[in-house]
Amino acid sequence: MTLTRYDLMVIGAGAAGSSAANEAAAHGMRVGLIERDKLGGTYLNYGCDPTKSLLHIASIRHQAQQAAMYGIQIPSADVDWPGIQRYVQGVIEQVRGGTPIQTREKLRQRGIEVIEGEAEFISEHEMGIGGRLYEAARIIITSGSHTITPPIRGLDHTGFLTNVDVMKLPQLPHSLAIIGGGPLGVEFAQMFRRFDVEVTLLESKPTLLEHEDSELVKLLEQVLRQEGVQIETGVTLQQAELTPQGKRLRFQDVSRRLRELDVTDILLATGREPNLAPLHLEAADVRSDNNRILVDATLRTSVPHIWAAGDVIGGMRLTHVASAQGKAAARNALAHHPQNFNLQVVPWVIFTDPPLAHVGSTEEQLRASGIPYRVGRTSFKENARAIVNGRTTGLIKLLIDEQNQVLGAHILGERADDLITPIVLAMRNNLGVEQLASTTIQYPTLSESVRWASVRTTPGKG
Ligand SMILES: Cc1cc2nc3c(=O)[nH]c(=O)nc-3n(C[C@H](O)[C@H](O)[C@H](O)COP(=O)(O)OP(=O)(O)OC[C@H]3O[C@@H](n4cnc5c(N)ncnc54)[C@H](O)[C@@H]3O)c2cc1C
Ligand SMILES: NC(=O)c1ccc[n+]([C@@H]2O[C@H](COP(=O)([O-])OP(=O)(O)OC[C@H]3O[C@@H](n4cnc5c(N)ncnc54)[C@H](O)[C@@H]3O)[C@@H](O)[C@H]2O)c1
Repeated sequence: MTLTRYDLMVIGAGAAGSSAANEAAAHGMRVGLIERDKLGGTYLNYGCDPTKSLLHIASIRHQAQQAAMYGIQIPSADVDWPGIQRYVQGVIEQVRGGTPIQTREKLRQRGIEVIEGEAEFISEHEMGIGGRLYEAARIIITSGSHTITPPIRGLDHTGFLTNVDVMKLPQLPHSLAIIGGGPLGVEFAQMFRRFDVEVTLLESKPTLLEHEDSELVKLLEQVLRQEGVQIETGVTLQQAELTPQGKRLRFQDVSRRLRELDVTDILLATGREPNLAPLHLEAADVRSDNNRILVDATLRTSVPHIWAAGDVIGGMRLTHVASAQGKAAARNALAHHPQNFNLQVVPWVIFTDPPLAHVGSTEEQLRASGIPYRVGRTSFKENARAIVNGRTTGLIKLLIDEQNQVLGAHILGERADDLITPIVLAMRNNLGVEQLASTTIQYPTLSESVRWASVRTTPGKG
């Protein structure tokens, strides 16, 4: 077998792997980037960009259906699923083309060689890929994650969809059971409902989106219910079976009643687990548990020259976190003195309409830790621009400590995904709420709400 040598090899070309490879190449390393599927991994092909495109299209349709309230008559706003899919694929290709690190040719120009195939460790420094042998001085594992299949009797037999299947669905299902009420389940529920699919969202915990501010989750839940999403929390799924028309789920509901749900299809949004199986980590002595590859604070695995980053190490499974970790892992792999990876202020967004954005602690977390706080809050009903736009659903909550620093911010409302940014900046740079409150903001904009929330504060519920 011929042997090809690299200074550094990266396993997986998603957000973490692309940014690791790019960083190492920028330091003059000869880099091999291994990918078994598509460059760009989950976020580009099956995650962020396609789902946000679908949600955007769904919101255009929703606005068209609401247009009469603005005095505009749109008689029909029919869904053309193949047309929608073409748009989404167009977005993926445009983002791929616009990103410097997601085409083979652009990567080659940067000194990164793409190796197509599935990597498997042969030893601590060697990997087999498609019958060829490769050796690297340093290795970074960025193999990402996939959907967890929950242990529900019969589910293997009935079959189910995941986020990957949604991107190539030949037609919309008539009805859909979505299992899992985390970010993915909630986003898909609204999107499919807005394309006329009968959606039931089934969550085992007592609430949807358990990591979010509970007051805002209740508001968002109301929006989803008003749009016709059936929501069942506190359920225990027991069995899945095939019926002549489709699929049947048997579950115990929150009041322990046994129920049946007949649907055309089932979509899993039950969380993610790391892609470990084909890597054969034992051959390199890389330690892992069920949920992640184990790394220290510098992202080094149990083997000194092997590092890991992104979804495969667990924690916050987000694209911006994966990219930052990939870059840090590459820097540390090349450094004499690796630095701890430290992301102190990480915002995230549930991209529903309206979106729900979050940074820092929730009230529940502050109360549990006994940290005193004040709450600055304002409703979008008080904001002139939200009224102009006819989109007043939502609330901003700022959680502030005794030194006037922001401990957390939670926004449900139009453009919450962007409105959170100045607060992230304030938190990252230790700006107090006085600075937010004393800044003159252009009228009429949604941003004024952030200033209002920083002006009017009341003590938090201790
Ligand atoms: C539906 C959905 C929507 C999401 N929306 C958002 C969002 O809006 N915002 C956000 O921040 N995050 C979002 N996420 C999360 C985000 O997509 C992930 O956190 C991010 O893509 C993780 O990047 P990664 O590089 O760690 O892994 P991945 O992107 O999964 O990349 C890993 C790559 O490794 C390859 N691979 C695996 N094993 C091997 C092997 N043995 N050999 C060769 N190649 C291998 C895989 O094919 C894959 O391409 C979403 C996720 C999903 C599923
Ligand atoms: N907008 C975003 O940033 C965004 C969007 C989608 C996904 N993501 C990321 O992708 C990852 C996956 O998202 P997710 O929502 O799938 O995972 P998650 O782990 O956040 O949520 C999964 C949900 O499924 C529920 N669940 C699991 N098994 C169940 C069962 N048998 N019956 C009923 N409910 C069950 C869990 O209780 C949980 O609430 C997350 O880490 C998330 O950060 C991010």
